[in-house]
Amino acid sequence: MKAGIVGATGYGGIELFRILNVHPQIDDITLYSSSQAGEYFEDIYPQMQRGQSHILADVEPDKMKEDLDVVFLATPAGVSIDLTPQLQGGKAKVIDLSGDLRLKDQSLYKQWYKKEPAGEAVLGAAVYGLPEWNKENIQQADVIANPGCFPTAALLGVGPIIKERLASPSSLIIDAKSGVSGAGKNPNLITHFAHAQENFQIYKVNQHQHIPEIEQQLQQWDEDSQPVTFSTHLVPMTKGIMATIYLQLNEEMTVEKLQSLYKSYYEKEPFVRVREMGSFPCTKDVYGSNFCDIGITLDPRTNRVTIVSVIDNLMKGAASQAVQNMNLLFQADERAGLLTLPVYP
Ligand SMILES: NC(=O)C1=CN([C@@H]2O[C@H](COP(=O)(O)OP(=O)(O)OC[C@H]3O[C@@H](n4cnc5c(N)ncnc54)[C@H](OP(=O)(O)O)[C@@H]3O)[C@@H](O)[C@H]2O)C=CC1
Ligand SMILES: CC(=O)N[C@@H](CCC(=O)OP(=O)(O)O)C(=O)O
Repeated sequence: MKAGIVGATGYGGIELFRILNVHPQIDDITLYSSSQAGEYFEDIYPQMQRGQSHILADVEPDKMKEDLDVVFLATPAGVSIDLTPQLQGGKAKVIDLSGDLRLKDQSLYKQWYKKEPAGEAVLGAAVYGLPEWNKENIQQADVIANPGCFPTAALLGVGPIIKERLASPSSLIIDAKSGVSGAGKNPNLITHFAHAQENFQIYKVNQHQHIPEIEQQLQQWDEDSQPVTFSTHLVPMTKGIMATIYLQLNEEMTVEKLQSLYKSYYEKEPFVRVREMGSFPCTKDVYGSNFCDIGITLDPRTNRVTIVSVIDNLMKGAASQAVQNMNLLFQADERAGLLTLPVYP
């Protein structure tokens, strides 16, 4: 299969290249750049040298949609809105890593991303690519809206409880933390080393663009779902997300029952690992892998559940989840190219 990566010089693009390079179904990778076309990718990132070098190509949608089987868009918000419609109608399937195609309600995109939304046709074609919860739709799709990093961790963490209506959605609090690479390759005042190191900061309080994405999925699981409290913090580490989630149970329940609910929901999912009772994952447990690790407990004094969900933001939160979606789109083994264990320590 032939794959193309737009935004290959960015953090998500580099991860895609690293994974696709050793993917058993990928024979050819073309890398695209809007600012460095004509340069060698391996000159910019010598650590990515492996055999044949890659000249960065101009983005030419008419050619790409016929030449390629799959195009990954690892580009900033706003790019895919115009690019995806130009890539539709040919041979290539499109997997968009940005937030452009995730929100079905155009007014929500406008409100939270402060940009003009994608058109109805492309939004109608885009399938939300959270494989553990939407496999059948993904397999039929031509366009995938790859989930955001925080929503991936949060939704995999709360899914079983919300789906089973065991807790009041209005009690849901998601307290999330991310490494700095979540903000992409260009530093700003907050992500600059001098500010971020030895620091810990909350940001986008009640204004994070992933709030409507999380709420959209919760609404699908439970139409009575309410707005959620979702906070994000910047941690002085390179990669990793931890979502610590709190929920009030509707009725009394044992922790053993909760544990077995999670185990049974995810037992057939190759990339969600539910911890044994009393064990909680940390971000290094999934570093460089496509795993989401989940730990769960219940405080009998408050009847409140605590769920800890961790992912690598650039892997299960972006690039490797996009490849998992590609595997499903092409009816390949969902695990193809993704079986590496986490890098530790
Ligand atoms: N970082 C993360 O953990 C996650 C990121 N995402 C989303 O994935 C997308 C990529 O993120 P990330 O890789 O971190 O971002 P980066 O900023 O690291 O890279 C984005 C790349 O997009 C390219 N680009 C910029 N402008 C344009 C344009 N107008 N047209 C085409 N390409 C353009 C640039 O490459 P060039 O100049 O060579 O074209 C750049 O290298 C973003 O939408 C992000 O929000 C989603 C989940 C997690
Ligand atoms: C640390 C950090 O800044 N992380 C980014 C993650 C952005 C992202 O993943 O963007 P989209 O899902 O909207 O494409 C943030 O919180 O905005």
